[in-house]
Amino acid sequence: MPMPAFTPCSAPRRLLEEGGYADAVDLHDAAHAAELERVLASTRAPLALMQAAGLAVARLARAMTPHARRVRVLAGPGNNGGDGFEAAARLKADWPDVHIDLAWLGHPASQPGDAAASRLRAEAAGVAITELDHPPTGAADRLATWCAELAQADGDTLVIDALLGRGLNRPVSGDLARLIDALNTGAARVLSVDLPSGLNGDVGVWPDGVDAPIVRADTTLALLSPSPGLCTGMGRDVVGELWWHDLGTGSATPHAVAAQARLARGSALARLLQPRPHRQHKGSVGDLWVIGGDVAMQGAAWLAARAALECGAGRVHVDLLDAQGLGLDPGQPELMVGRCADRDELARATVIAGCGGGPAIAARLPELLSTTARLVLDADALNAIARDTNLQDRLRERSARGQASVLTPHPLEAARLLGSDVAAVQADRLAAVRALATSYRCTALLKGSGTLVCSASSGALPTINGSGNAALATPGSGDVLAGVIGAFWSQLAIRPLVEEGPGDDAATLATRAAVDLHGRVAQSMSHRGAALPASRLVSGLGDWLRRQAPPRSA
Ligand SMILES: NC(=O)C1=CN([C@@H]2O[C@H](COP(=O)(O)OP(=O)(O)OC[C@H]3O[C@@H](n4cnc5c(N)ncnc54)[C@H](OP(=O)(O)O)[C@@H]3O)[C@@H](O)[C@H]2O)[C@@H](O)CC1
Ligand SMILES: [K+]
Repeated sequence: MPMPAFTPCSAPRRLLEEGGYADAVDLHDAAHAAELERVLASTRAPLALMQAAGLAVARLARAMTPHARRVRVLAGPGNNGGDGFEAAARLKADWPDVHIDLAWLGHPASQPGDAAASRLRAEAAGVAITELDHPPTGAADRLATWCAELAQADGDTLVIDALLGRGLNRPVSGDLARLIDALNTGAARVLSVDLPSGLNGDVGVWPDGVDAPIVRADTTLALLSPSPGLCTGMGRDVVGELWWHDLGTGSATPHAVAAQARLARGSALARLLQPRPHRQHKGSVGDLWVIGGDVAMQGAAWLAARAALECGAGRVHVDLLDAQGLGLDPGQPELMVGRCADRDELARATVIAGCGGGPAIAARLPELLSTTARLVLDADALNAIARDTNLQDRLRERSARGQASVLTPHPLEAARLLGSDVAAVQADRLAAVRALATSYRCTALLKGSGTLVCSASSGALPTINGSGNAALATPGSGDVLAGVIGAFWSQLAIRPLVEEGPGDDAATLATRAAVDLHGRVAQSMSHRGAALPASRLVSGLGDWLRRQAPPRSA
């Protein structure tokens, strides 16, 4: 497998920012980040990385709250705490007019060497350190005082959360839980170091599924390489503004440590937004069929078809499964309605199957799976496949014939396809999307906070979508997404873009771009994530696309 590139940065970068088009960023889980750290530390002076981390945290703290009167650092038992000691020492030296103190929840006997050295540096710099764990005498009172003060803190206080980072290995409880609860109760601004303490950075949920406290940060500064869990699962709800600093490792960072995921930041969408050729006509972007809309569920098919039309598909046809269905969408007369019975036409077209498909879609799947070159499987098509091993085999056989498939499940549909349950899927979304892509030999998308896209052909390295908000948590929004995927894929099939690397096959590129667009439009129409009816999202898509100038960097 080719090694993924590591994009360097010597100043912090804001991730998950609205708008803009940038390259994806590699994400490493705790085990691989530790490996990266080992490789880098072997070529550097002792403490160099921790000091760089402390400096980066201190600088962001000052930028975040230039008028703060008080900075309080919460340092934990390990190296995350070490970053906190370094930041405190740096702030004490550089920010003399601000009151800085630190509470340490750790024990000298078990503190790692780097962190212990940083603690001594903070002491030498004159940082007031309160030990909450050691010595035991009076520790409970000291903890109670800090908790009470944190719970009452106002916005003039900045708290640097350096309690736990990637070393979290069990749910938070006891004294740590009390500190985090107090912090979350108060009104202090919070800057989390590397991760909001209590969040499992590998998967973005609680460790062991136990509902334990997690710091709710205003800003999180990811260090060295961001964790996947910052961007999916619960991550998006606790990180606040997400920043990343590579600690100056830049181009020296070896490509020896493979990433576990990538955070998409617009490069796929940028490639779809290039100006359309002047000579374009409706036939030059292919035919698209939406097959779905069973009894009482026609709306889903219409939504997908309308979205496809708004996103530049050529001729859009709707094959309604409800025999009594309307022969026309009166709000969108451009759509053509009819039964697609011609195998050659199906083979040439891009087909979206399953939106509002009900039980009737199952009977259509054998032909679609054997005939179509480009097939987006959504909703009830996925449920039908999950129920039928024969359909599963037919789906797997497609890739050997050069027929590409995109699966678009939400977590429940994914669980059915994987023979598991929603809790298991959500407990490790990255593993679930990888399993879908590899098991069904397709491009798989897993909906939810931090939607994931993964392709069997790209070495099963998932990308996490950076755009979107809770406005998309409405009925029909998935049908709209299926329509956008189909429209982009149809255009790529006719006017292919040069493949630049793994994951650049047309199905995956179209899917990544579609998820990104879907999210950006929701953000532009509903800043706080207030619910957005899917039909309004459809018109927003076209409005957004027509307003865009071609992106400057792709
Ligand atoms: N070294 C370097 O050069 C660099 C390091 N960096 C920084 O290091 C961080 C990783 O450091 P780390 O591996 O020491 O892990 P960390 O998150 O501090 O926690 C480990 C400690 O927590 C404890 N513990 C775990 N779970 C717990 C729980 N639920 N409740 C209570 N305790 C719990 C665990 O205890 P134990 O399991 O042994 O009882 C252990 O003592 C990384 O996130 C980044 O900030 C970067 O700046 C880059 C340069
Ligand atoms: K932290």
